[in-house]
Amino acid sequence: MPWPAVEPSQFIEREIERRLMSAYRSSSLKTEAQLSLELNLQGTHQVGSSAQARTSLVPNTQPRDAKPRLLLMGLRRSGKSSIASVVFHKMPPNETLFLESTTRIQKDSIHSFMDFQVWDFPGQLEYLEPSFDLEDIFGSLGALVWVIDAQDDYLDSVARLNRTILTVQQYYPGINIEVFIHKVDGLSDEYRQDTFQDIVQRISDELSDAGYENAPVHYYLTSIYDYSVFEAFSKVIQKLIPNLSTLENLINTLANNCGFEKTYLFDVLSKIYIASDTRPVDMACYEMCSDYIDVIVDISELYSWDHSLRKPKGDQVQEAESHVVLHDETMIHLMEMNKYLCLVSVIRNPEAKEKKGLIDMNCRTFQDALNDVFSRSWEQEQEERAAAAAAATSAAE
Ligand SMILES: Nc1nc2c(ncn2[C@@H]2O[C@H](COP(=O)(O)OP(=O)(O)OP(=O)(O)O)[C@@H](O)[C@H]2O)c(=O)[nH]1
Repeated sequence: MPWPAVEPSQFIEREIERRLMSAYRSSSLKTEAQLSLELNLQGTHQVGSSAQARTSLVPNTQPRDAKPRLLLMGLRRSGKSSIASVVFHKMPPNETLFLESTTRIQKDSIHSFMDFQVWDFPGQLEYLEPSFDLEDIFGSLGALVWVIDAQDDYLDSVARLNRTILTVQQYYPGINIEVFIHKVDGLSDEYRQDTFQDIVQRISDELSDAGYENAPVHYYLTSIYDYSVFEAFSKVIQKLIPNLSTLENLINTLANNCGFEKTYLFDVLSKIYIASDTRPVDMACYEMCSDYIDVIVDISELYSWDHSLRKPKGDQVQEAESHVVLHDETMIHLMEMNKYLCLVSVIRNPEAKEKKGLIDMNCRTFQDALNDVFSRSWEQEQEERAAAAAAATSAAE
């Protein structure tokens, strides 16, 4: 079924407005589940650099303290801090105009479905000099994200990246090198493609001259003013998830059996998708799913305040669940999987609304499988902390 002829964002806006109005009218909207999503969002603001902000859901195969590290590198003013702030701290893109130049390495611990660190390097730092310990910087398995300002002269940046790759490859051949050709919002489509080709060509020529034919370098066109930087970060993070193929298989099975057009497993905090079915990613669809998370979180916030007249109508499900049917009968279906992740699917089948119960049931089955894949360590930790706090309180009494 074709998409509506309007821009997806405008369309979503109108739809959001309509849904919000009807949400206001409905008194049954406040569920425990929605509150739980709302708490997730509040956690975002706290998460920042606070290492204690959250406990974490750690994939089974990784020891608790093995935190993959993402290194954000590039020349000065290329946009590294802006990317980190927009993706991980929900900073509105316009506010990055006021960011000051980074003077020392900014280390940020992100606690979500998987713990990882983001290190933002000052552009002027000469980390390849002997005074720096390469092991300290590149020693932890992760990715090097090199940010190139595509609106500026990029030859220096490319040359420095090549030097970095050649050094890093000698000692850490396993490290993923991700090149963000950034600030492409200011470039025409044609110029954007030319810049992309030119940068890729320059880097691969130099690497093959140095004997590295298949260095693991990946390229992305990014901007903080659209979803491209989230999409790129999704791809970067996915490479660090040990269970990715299992997750993809599970999502494929669910999507095929339920006739979903596209399904994403989102990290609610950052709105990075950590896995999806293996059909090609459609940006409009991704944007719509991502926006829908905002709608649900916003609605949850509206109804999260205690109100004496509000009473739960019967048993509440643990996790948030919501769907919306758009005017072209496309359904967006969202189900919270655990405190960090939610599953958002696009269903273009007019019969979907009659089979909502079946869809929910299949998503719950997927949820069980997902929680088998990931350990429930964050819940255990929470329980342990609550027990310790209770013990401390009773000892004090
Ligand atoms: N047009 C456009 N501007 C961007 C984008 N990303 C960042 N900027 C702007 O680029 C400028 C520099 O951004 P920063 O994030 O401070 O750059 P940085 O790489 O951290 O700089 P140093 O800390 O000096 O190394 C800011 O004015 C941002 O608003 C983008 O995607 N598009």
